[in-house]
Amino acid sequence: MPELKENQKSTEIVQDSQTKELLSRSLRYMNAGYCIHFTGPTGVGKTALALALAKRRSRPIMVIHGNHELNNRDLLGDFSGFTSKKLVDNYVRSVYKKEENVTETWQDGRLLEAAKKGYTLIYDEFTRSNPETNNLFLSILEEGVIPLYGTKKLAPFERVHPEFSVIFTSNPEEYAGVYRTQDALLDRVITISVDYKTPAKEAVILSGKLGIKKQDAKVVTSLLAELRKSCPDRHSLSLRSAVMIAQIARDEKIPMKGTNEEFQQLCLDVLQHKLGLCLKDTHDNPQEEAKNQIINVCKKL
Ligand SMILES: Nc1ncnc2c1ncn2[C@@H]1O[C@H](COP(=O)(O)OP(=O)(O)OP(=O)(O)O)[C@@H](O)[C@H]1O
Repeated sequence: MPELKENQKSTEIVQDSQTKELLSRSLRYMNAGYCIHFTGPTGVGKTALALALAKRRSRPIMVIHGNHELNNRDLLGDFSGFTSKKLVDNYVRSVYKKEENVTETWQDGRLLEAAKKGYTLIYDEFTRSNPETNNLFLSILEEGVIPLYGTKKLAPFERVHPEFSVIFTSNPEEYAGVYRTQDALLDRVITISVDYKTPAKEAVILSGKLGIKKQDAKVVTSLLAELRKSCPDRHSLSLRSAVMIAQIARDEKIPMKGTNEEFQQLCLDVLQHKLGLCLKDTHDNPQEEAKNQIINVCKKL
C-alpha cells in the first residue's frame, strides 16, 4: 500500500507559482470555450500541465498520442465486423420459414467518442500526426461538427457536445518526426509557450515530486541549467533527466553533492551521451568534452 501512495504522489503536478498561474489562465480560456495548445521543448512539463488542466474541468478525460500512422479510422471509428441474426420458424410442420439478417457493427473512434460525450481530450504531441489527419479538428473547432464523410456512415456529420474541449501539446517544428502545424489550426486555438524554468523553480518541482530536500534538488537542476548553456540543442537536457538523476540518487542513497564520485558517475551516465550529441558539431571528441564539462560543473556546484 505505501508504494501505491508514492506512485500516486509522483504523478501529481507540483504547482509552483508560475505553474499555478498558467493553469488558472488556461482554465479561464477553456471555460470561455477555447482550446489550449501547450508548445515547447521536450520534458518541460507540457503533458503534466495538460493532465492537471484537464482534471480541473471535472469531465472524463481521453488521451491520444500523435503518430504519423494515426488516421481517420482511429479517430472517427470503423465497422469492426458483422452481427448476424438467424430466425428459423418451423412451428407448423409443413411450413419452414427462415429469416437471416446481417448488419455491420460500428465502433466509435476515440475522437468521435470524446466529442459526442463531451470529454476533455488531450491530444499529446499532435504535430507527430499527418496534417491531413489533423484537418478533422478544423471543422470540430470552427463549426462544432465532426465530419463523417468517407466512413460509410449514413449521417454526414455528428454534432460536438458543448462540453467537449481539446488540450493540444506539441514540440517545436525543428524536432525530428514533427510536421509543420497548419496555420488554420493554430488560428483556432490559444497557443501558450512553455519553456525551461529557472533552477530554483525546477528545484521546487523536483523536491515536491520526489519528496527530497530543496537544496538537494537545486544541485541537480543547477547542473542541468549550467550544461544547457553549452548545448544549443537544449531539449536533450530536460527536466526528465533531472527527475532521473534525483530519483536514482534518492532511492540508492547517493548523496546529491557535486564532489561525490558516485553522484558524478550517475550524472555522467544520465547526461554524457545526450550532451555529447549536442556538442558533435563543435568538438572533435564530443563525448570526452561532454564528460569533462559534466565533471567540471559538478565540482563547482
Ligand atoms: N509541475 C510539475 N510537477 C510535477 N512533475 C512535473 C512538473 N513539470 C514536469 N514534471 C515532470 O517532468 C517530466 C517531464 O514532463 P512532461 O512529460 O509533462 O514533459 P513534456 O513537456 O510533455 O515532454 P515531451 O515533449 O517529451 O512529451 C515528467 O516526469 C513530469 O512528471
